[in-house]
Amino acid sequence: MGVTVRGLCVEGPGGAPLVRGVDLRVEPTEILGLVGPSGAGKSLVAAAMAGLIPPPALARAGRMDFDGRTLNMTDPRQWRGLRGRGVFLLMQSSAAALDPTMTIGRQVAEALSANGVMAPKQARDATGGLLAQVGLEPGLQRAYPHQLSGGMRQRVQLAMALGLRPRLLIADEPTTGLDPIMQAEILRLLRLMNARHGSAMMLISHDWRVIAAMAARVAVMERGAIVESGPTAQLMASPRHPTTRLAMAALRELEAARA
Ligand SMILES: Nc1ncnc2c1ncn2[C@@H]1O[C@H](COP(=O)(O)OP(=O)(O)OP(=O)(O)O)[C@@H](O)[C@H]1O
Repeated sequence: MGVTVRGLCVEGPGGAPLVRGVDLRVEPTEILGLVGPSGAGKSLVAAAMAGLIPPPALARAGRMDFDGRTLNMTDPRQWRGLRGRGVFLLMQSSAAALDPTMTIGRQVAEALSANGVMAPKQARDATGGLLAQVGLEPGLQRAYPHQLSGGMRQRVQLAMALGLRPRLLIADEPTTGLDPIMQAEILRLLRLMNARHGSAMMLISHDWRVIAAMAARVAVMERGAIVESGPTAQLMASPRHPTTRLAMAALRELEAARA
């Protein structure tokens, strides 16, 4: 199965081109890395693949083959019923992903029951276990999102994803702004979801070290387009595009400074 995106174009206000004809494929059980400088359009590609582009930007063209269907990316209504168990977007801003008016426990339980994974009572009973799997105390079920740190909110989103077992998980900068221990923990959970649940995954990061550790294949974006893609090790060893070359030089400098 997996997912194929063809000809995705996203525009901003006044028709400004933000994503220009992106094609990509994520194989059923792989982790594809999507990397590139800030503002390249990575988050917009992620959002478009979940039918969740935030206005005023909107998709002008694009098709996505997923789950035996071809979705027209200009029509977000086509994602109805697919979000959650089909496509799960682990958002960069974990604050925006959670409802501020609902307790954590209720949100996780409702995500499971609304998606038909479990009956409401069963979902309530399962919530503590899912939170424990992501290292959160069961008592946090009664907390509201604003009472949690950014890392904890990321883990709440992951607990939902663990329960839903989406066929495609898109993780948009899941470790940005987290301390190194939390970063490693989140990456471990993502690997587990990919390996144990067989979720195809697209992992967005501007950190090549994260991409190298997680993704066998990578696509590099710049100014709204994919400029280079291929096996991560190969691409890092012999980058062709100037952007990738610059990124590799910066990475080597960083590593030399550390040594
Ligand atoms: N909802 C939106 N409406 C209008 N313009 C947007 C919207 N979201 C992003 N943009 C613009 O589109 C461009 C690409 O943004 P995007 O957030 O996709 O980049 P990115 O590669 O994910 O960057 P970062 O690594 O900083 O998150 C930027 O110039 C941004 O200002």
